[in-house]
Amino acid sequence: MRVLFADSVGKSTVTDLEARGHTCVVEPTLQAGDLAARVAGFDVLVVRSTKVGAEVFEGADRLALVIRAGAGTNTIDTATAAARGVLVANLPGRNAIAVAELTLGLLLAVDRRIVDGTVDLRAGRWDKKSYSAAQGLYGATIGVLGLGSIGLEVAQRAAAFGMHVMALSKPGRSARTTARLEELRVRTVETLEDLLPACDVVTLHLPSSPDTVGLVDKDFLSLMKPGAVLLNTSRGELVDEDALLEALDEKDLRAGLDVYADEPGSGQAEWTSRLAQHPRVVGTHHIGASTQQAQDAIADGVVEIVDAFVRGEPPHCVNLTPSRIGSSTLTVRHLDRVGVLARVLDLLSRKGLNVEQMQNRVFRGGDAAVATIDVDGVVTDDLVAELGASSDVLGVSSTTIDSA
Ligand SMILES: NC(=O)c1ccc[n+]([C@@H]2O[C@H](COP(=O)([O-])OP(=O)(O)OC[C@H]3O[C@@H](n4cnc5c(N)ncnc54)[C@H](O)[C@@H]3O)[C@@H](O)[C@H]2O)c1
Ligand SMILES: O=C(O)[C@H](O)COP(=O)(O)O
Repeated sequence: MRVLFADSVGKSTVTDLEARGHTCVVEPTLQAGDLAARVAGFDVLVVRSTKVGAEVFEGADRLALVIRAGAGTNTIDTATAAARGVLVANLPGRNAIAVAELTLGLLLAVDRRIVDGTVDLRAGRWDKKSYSAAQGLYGATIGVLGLGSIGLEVAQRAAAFGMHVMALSKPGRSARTTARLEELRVRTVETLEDLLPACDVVTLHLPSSPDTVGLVDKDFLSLMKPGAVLLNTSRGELVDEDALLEALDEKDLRAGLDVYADEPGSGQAEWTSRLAQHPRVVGTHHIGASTQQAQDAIADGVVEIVDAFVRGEPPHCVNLTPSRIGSSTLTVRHLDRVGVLARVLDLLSRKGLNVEQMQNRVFRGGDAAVATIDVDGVVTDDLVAELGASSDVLGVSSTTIDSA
């Protein structure tokens, strides 16, 4: 396969892919605007934060997979990719520890004014007096919004500092996450109105989505305690930056930011931002994921996705429908013989059930197989019995798909 890298990823990725016979073209200086003209002839495109707009998919002749060598896929037009049948996969969790480390670093830097102090020292000024006014983190309360890979790592590190961790309750959390929250003594509350006034620090670990863009607005900030700290290492567009500028001045809020709404899309650029220049802000250059450890993990992940894609099972695809769709999943265990599935599908068709998606896996030894078939329509006990009556069918079960 031909793989185009439009951002720099660990060298081992290219070495490993070339060792498998793939052709890699590495052009980390490609700009978003050049991608559409460059992507022809490539099967796979690998990007970090370079934007992949609709025009890229419209110009592509054989592009089948875009790999986001990181977590957030908001920079990729996943809907157009889906309409064109191009898979978009990311690498969730691989850079979570790196981002959590930076988040705590920003918090310490804000609390102790480490950056201002360093600037003064470099300028030959000793000022123990001015820099001795930190509050300290022990016993303070931190509200973590978004308890995914990064949020949980942040909660763990904050708890290790002796902070009380709060979060919003959310239905459908996995048993594993729930157990982890109990272990870390995370106190959950129902609403932002309950959470924000109780927190000395609020940290954002949500993806950019229609639900989260502009979440931190005037109302949100007005609920925060005067003098509290806002940390954002997720995405700039979650914050209404004008409202934050006002709150920094009027409520003495402080902020630690790694991301900005209008940050440059390239690695180096002339860029000024009132927010990044504000004296109550400690800022970094969207470097949350940029540790060697995280990038090594991402490099391995890119190779794993290409390997899985070659096998026909790419993981972490963000623009496929959820794993189960329709009203019911039928599981049909059957002998691996010609015509068995055709008879099953024929019966479903005669009963007016639309097959949404299906998969057939063969058991070791090759004698039997199991088909999982998501259907839309009413699966009756009679249908299950009729499917199971065939001598080639070993067993049939049906489960309702929960669409909540
Ligand atoms: N600064 C950086 O370099 C950097 C690096 C990695 C990720 N990020 C950003 O951080 C985000 C989070 O990364 P992650 O790896 O933790 O992702 P994740 O998918 O593991 O976690 C996101 C969490 O947010 C929750 N969530 C989503 N929408 C929500 C909503 N409307 N209300 C409440 N909860 C909601 C999800 O259920 C999930 O638990 C990414 O989407 C990306 O934008 C930034
Ligand atoms: O979503 C991510 O993984 C981060 O924002 C990292 O972006 P980067 O790969 O451009 O550093």
